[in-house]
Amino acid sequence: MIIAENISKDFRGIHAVKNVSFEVKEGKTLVLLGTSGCGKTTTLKMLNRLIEASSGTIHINGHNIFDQKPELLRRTIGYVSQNNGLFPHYTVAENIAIVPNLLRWNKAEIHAKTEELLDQLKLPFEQFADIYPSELSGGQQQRVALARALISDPPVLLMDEPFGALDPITRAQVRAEFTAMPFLKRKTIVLVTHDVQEAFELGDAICLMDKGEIVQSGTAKELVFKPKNAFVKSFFGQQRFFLELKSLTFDDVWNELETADEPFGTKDFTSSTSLWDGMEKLSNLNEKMLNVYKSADKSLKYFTLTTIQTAYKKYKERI
Ligand SMILES: Nc1ncnc2c1ncn2[C@@H]1O[C@H](COP(=O)(O)OP(=O)(O)OP(=O)(O)O)[C@@H](O)[C@H]1O
Repeated sequence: MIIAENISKDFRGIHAVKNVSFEVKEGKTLVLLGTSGCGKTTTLKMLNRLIEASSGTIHINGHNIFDQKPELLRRTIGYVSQNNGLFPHYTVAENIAIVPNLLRWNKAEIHAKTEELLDQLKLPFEQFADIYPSELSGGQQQRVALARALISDPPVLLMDEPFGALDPITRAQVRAEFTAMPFLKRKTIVLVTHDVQEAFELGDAICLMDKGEIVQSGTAKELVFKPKNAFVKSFFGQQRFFLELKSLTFDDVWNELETADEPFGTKDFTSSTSLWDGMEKLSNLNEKMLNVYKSADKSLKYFTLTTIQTAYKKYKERI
């Protein structure tokens, strides 16, 4: 668990971060979202003391980070930097082994863990272990940076625009691989991005920042349906309709959906799915109507484009 209280950073009189507070529960992902220069990276780097806070307190898993030596603290926190930070003169395997070597793991252990991670990230060990970062594509470099951050199995992972340098297709692909990695589900993650869709997909909670301050924090649904002020509203502006449908699940509109008499078509649709994904499924399958099962009690309803539209409208009237 991470608790940051009133952290600030001044750079020679410039208030880059002002009184920022947040909490990230174990196993959850917090996204720091905002436009360029709003203080996201500075906030992130204060958590592993790559930047020293000017004031405020930070506790990670019950320990005050200012009581620990920065270099020892950093060994317990995985970090993926904005431009992947791989050493160009180290091979892929050597880059990944940096922290295990500092921790004095034996060679066999490092080899086994590197092989396992590279395989999970779709970079077969035999093919990739002995080549240099310059021989990899951007997406492959980012996967290696992820493997390097994860090898010592740190409970906390900090990620600064981890998919930022990738084209949209590779970005979606690497992001999907990232969310599918089973042991990432146990990690407490703080992720920086300026990409709203990425924030909505990955964040259990989102802190929207502007000019060094958190303007609003909450779930994606809270931010998009209950914006605190005009800035938050306009930040989601043009994508609002998509983001609303993406953040609402069938659970949220369950009472507004019609009950089906008997199963129709595919049966694997659960109510924790977003309305947007439901609409996509309808159009991809070229169906007019699909079942949706409530995750809790397996009760059955159905939806069509029209019933989704009606449920969405009723939800907006209700809240
Ligand atoms: N080392 C530094 N010295 C002086 N000012 C700095 C330094 N690092 C950051 N700043 C300033 O602090 C502010 C916040 O920068 P920061 O990098 O945290 O923003 P960001 O939201 O991460 O931006 P980006 O998305 O472009 O990376 C900016 O005004 C920046 O110019």
